[in-house]
Amino acid sequence: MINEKLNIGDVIDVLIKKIGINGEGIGYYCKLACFVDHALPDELVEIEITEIFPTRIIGKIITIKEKNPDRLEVLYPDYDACGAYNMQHITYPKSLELKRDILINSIHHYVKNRIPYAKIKPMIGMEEPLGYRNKVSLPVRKIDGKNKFGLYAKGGNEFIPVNDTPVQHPRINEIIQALEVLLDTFKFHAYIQKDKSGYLKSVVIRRSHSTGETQVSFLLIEKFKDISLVAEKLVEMFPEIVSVFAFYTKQYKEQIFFTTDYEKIYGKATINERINGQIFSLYPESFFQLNTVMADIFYNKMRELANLSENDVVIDAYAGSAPISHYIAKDVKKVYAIEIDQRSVQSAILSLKRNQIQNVTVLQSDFTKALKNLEVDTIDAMFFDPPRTGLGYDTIKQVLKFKPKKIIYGSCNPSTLAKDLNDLMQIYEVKEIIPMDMFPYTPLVESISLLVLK
Ligand SMILES: C[S@@+](CC[C@H](N)C(=O)[O-])C[C@H]1O[C@@H](n2cnc3c(N)ncnc32)[C@H](O)[C@@H]1O
Repeated sequence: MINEKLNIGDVIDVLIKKIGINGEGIGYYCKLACFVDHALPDELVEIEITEIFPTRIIGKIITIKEKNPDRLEVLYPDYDACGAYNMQHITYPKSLELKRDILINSIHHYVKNRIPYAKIKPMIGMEEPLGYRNKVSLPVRKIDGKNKFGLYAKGGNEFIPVNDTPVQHPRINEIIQALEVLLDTFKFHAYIQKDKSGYLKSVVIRRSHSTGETQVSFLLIEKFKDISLVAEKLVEMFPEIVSVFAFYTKQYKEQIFFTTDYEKIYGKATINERINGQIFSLYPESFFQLNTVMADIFYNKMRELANLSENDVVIDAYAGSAPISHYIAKDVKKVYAIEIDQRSVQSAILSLKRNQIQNVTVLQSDFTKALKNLEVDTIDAMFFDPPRTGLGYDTIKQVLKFKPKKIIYGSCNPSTLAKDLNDLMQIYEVKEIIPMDMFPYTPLVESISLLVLK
């Protein structure tokens, strides 16, 4: 066993062959897989071994002996460390190629019946791939007597102050920076568990891409009236903030952002996002895609691939605020939008009403349970857009009972997509897979697969 001859701290040379699911480079040392953060395919890197497992080793780069021509200098190492912007070391066009490779590698790994690579289309990228994030969720810490927003380093507890990530909308960055100063001014500091002092755990800021309306949500350890003073001042500085909430928690350790104990402390309960000419009314907790520009492309592509007919009855599963239902409602007879989260369901119902859409029924339920209880004989098409965990076999078993003619599967995780496709391919043929860059400069890969009943 070659790994028995290796030790942590050893220095070896590795030629990087491909990219892994987290954007790391993967090469081989005497047939043993080596995972190296920030190494790119075709690079020869000298690495120090940091971890050894039975079938793989992990290493960190000491020197890059042969560079990939598309490598860029890392301008923001802090963001890189916390995964907020961790593909900044590659030119954007090359990152699109590599992210398609991540999808191909996952499919190659998990799908037994081959999907010809020609069916996996080139990745659709963004024209302006920075400043795309319409929402940020940041914990706050007191560092050297000052409040700092930030993120935790990948796989650890180290807190890295971050208040101007280039992938966030610039106006959100301005709000975060102003808030840090205001919190200091009002002596309203971050909760410190050690001495049980302070109040604030985190903040979530969501900004509508189309209207600019902005919503700020504070998560506090307990009710504290001074948060209204901070909010008042913030709204004065940023008039686009039209909705402010305070959420309360006693869960000191958990990384959460919302709870069921909350109050609205300023303005409206929802902000409006306009997409495809339709208004979505979003509560702080409602799900909405982080990248509004790409979301529009995503939903239009789903609709185009589905090629629906006016008598079709379809399911929009994992519906969130039901944008997919909105995009397809006019093409079909009936849509069932199924979503588990109460606030997203409220947003869906409110938005459908505002947009005068009447042929969509929203069901608040776990999707698998909803399928078991649904009293409908024929479903012509199903749209899936699950969380990163994918569908799983229990859900697929229920789907297979309905045998919809078409499945349009939006995925944000190539690994779970590949496992689900492998199961669905018992009775479905994969017609095409379109990757798209919903999260530029991160290794996350969004895609749409079209499956047709064999
Ligand atoms: C990736 S989001 C997609 C939402 C929507 N399609 C969109 O594009 O905005 C996944 C959604 O699935 C919901 N969800 C998670 N688990 C679920 C389940 N078991 N059944 C139904 N919905 C679920 C989440 O609350 C979330 O709104």
